[in-house]
Amino acid sequence: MRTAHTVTQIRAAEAALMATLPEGTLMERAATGLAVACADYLGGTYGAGILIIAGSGDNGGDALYAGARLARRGARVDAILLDPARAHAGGLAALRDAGGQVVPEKSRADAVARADLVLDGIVGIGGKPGLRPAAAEVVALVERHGVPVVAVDVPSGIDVDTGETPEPHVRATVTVTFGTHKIGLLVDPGATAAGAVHLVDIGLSPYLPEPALSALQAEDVAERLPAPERTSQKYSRGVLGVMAGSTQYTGAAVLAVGGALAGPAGMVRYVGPEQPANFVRARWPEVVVGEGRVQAWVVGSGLGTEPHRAEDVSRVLGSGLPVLVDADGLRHVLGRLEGQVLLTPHEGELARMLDVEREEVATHRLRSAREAARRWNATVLLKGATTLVVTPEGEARVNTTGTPWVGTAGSGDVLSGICGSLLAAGLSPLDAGSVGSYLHGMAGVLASRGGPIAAEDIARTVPEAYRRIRAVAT
Ligand SMILES: NC(=O)C1=CN([C@@H]2O[C@H](COP(=O)(O)OP(=O)(O)OC[C@H]3O[C@@H](n4cnc5c(N)ncnc54)[C@H](OP(=O)(O)O)[C@@H]3O)[C@@H](O)[C@H]2O)[C@@H](O)CC1
Ligand SMILES: [K+]
Repeated sequence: MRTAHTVTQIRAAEAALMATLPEGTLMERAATGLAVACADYLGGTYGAGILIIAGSGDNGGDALYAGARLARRGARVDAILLDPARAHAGGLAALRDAGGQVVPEKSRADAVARADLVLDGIVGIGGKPGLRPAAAEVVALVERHGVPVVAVDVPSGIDVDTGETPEPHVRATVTVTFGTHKIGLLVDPGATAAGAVHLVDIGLSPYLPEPALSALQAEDVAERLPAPERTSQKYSRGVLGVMAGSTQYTGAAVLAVGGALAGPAGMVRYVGPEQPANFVRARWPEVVVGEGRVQAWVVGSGLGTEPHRAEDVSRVLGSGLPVLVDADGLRHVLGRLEGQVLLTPHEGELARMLDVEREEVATHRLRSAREAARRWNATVLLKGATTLVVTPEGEARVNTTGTPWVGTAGSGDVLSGICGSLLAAGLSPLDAGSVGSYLHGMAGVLASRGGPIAAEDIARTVPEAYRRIRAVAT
């Protein structure tokens, strides 16, 4: 499990760990890990031009100490000190001893122009979101020259605890983070600003509490993936009812069922109007059309907005069975819900539910998902490049698999089918949502291999993703 903690949690763990160690040990560990990551990125240090942007806190200290190590290994290291009088004294002395240079204010543009790599040591977990003018000016220069940035601990300027990114902020190629992940490195838009995240172990783990956010890894997914036993049959593996599609939107029915068939449940029943039912039958002869016993429901994709569909949604929600509500079905989710319910909106749908602008949800993804989970008393899966799954009790997971090619028409319908199948097989809404999005993203990557895909390709590739993940466990 990849885990992330809040700044308050990290500060407490850091204090407990520091009390057991000689002063400076943690910064030394951080700086060593950072220097190694920079050398790896550059493919060697000899002759490389490294520019440090150092703020006045310990984040700048990490960057300066790492710079000293890189200078000793043959790099040409320059440092821009944003607040020279308050620069980290020990780090600065170490850098100077190793041959590093402080860049005079008038030469900053030249220093940026000749850098191969920038180390963003402006602020870390002690920073307020956004950047002060002096920092913003240097960051703008770096962007203008297109120099790759390694962010120290976090890309400066992001809101570390939420992943929100009030402008300006640093956009990193790699973020080298210490001790544990920060929430803002895993949740968008912060996750995008962080680039590839590399975690350096500084010995913090034994002092960390339950994480505020986690991300399943292949072995965690493998543990949760249902698989039939020798005596299993289709009913005991779980039957999923899919109520999706309408005369107008027939494709949603076919795709949601396609996703459902790719999951672990033993059988899929389709319930819907004649026209989509005929398409489903023709495309998926293994599906039983019509009502019958099921262990979970998927309702919503392509239902349309006709008033009688509201009754369908309430009937399913009143069944006492686990229910996934998607797309048009979300319009009919009104009061507080009971039982195991997974709501799967994209940003626009969640904005409509919360009666706010889409932009508001896009910039405050975690907060919006948490708010909806509390308000509807249901687990909420907010789709996006970093899909979030949040329970009403506040447990939160983020999905890290996928490719931008997965953002294609019908992709969400397929996801609803996969997650529904996992619900029918007995997973909780939290596990069904997070395992389902992991499978969906991984299937997208395997199907795409860097090229465009259609939603059907994702469904078709889920069994391959399933096999690969199960292979991790054996
Ligand atoms: N935790 C750990 O286990 C370990 C932590 N370590 C490292 O320590 C880092 C935390 O260091 P930290 O506490 O000194 O704070 P830090 O992030 O440098 O920022 C504070 C400074 O920034 C300034 N400032 C604030 N906002 C700003 C803005 N928007 N734009 C510009 N400036 C802004 C603020 O100025 P002030 O408000 O005081 O004027 C103050 O000077 C952590 O991220 C990690 O790198 C590792 O060494 C070892 C293990
Ligand atoms: K930073």
